[in-house]
Amino acid sequence: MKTVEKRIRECMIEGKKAFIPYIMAGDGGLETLQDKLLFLEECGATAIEIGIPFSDPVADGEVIQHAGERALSNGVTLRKVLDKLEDIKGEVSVPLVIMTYLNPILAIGVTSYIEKCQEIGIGGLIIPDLPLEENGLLYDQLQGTDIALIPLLSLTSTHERMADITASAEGFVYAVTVNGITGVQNSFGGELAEHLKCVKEVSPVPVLAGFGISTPQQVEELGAQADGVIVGSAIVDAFHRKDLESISRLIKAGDRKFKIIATS
Ligand SMILES: O=P(O)(O)OC[C@@H](O)[C@@H](O)c1c[nH]c2ccccc12
Repeated sequence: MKTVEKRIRECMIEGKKAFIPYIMAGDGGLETLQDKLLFLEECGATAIEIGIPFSDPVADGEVIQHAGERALSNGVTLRKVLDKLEDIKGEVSVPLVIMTYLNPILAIGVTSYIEKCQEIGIGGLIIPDLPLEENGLLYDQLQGTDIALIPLLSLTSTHERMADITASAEGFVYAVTVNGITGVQNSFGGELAEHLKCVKEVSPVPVLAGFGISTPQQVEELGAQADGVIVGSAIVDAFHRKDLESISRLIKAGDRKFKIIATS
């Protein structure tokens, strides 16, 4: 079992929900990356998703797009983020997951990307524009490493597709909670609870819900329906506003233990 999955399962055993915050690497300057990672680790993040800025971020909503533009205007690239992570790898102990579109990986070359991730000790990869049918591009080379290839699963996936995607999933399954792009959401569709229940039933790895989760209440609500949550826009926005208090509050909302109801 890869480390990311192990960490999530440790949370589950303690009766807690996993919480994975997303940050945009290089927003506010790459020199802030280490402090952000250490802060999130201290708040109790189970793992941290690090986004790489990209010029055509098709799944990103406004908040993340703007963060990406700020990072790009700081000259941040995938290679620079990897070099930075290499420098600070001894400082952070929470597993790191890199989320990037495929193009920057192809520009570096799949093999050297994976080698570099291994040197850094990266725990997982999320590649939103890599369909299941193409994941052989990385999947075989990742076997025997501690890097999990984490798939996204959309709300519209058929049962059959759900089974195929979860069967080869590593680390966890990223269950996307909305039909749309990242960003704050006021409420979720009525079919979501049933969908997450189905995914959990078929998935051999933990299921984390992400997209549109931005308040402690939503962390609890969605956390109750999955094994944990991923929060992006709300964290990116709070870092931008330097509102560390609300980040800590969000992460701690995932900490709530199940109430054990005694049955007679
Ligand atoms: O921002 P939200 O709605 O909280 O969603 C998480 C999301 O930002 C993060 O996981 C992410 C950012 N960009 C993505 C692209 C695809 C999938 C996931 C992502």
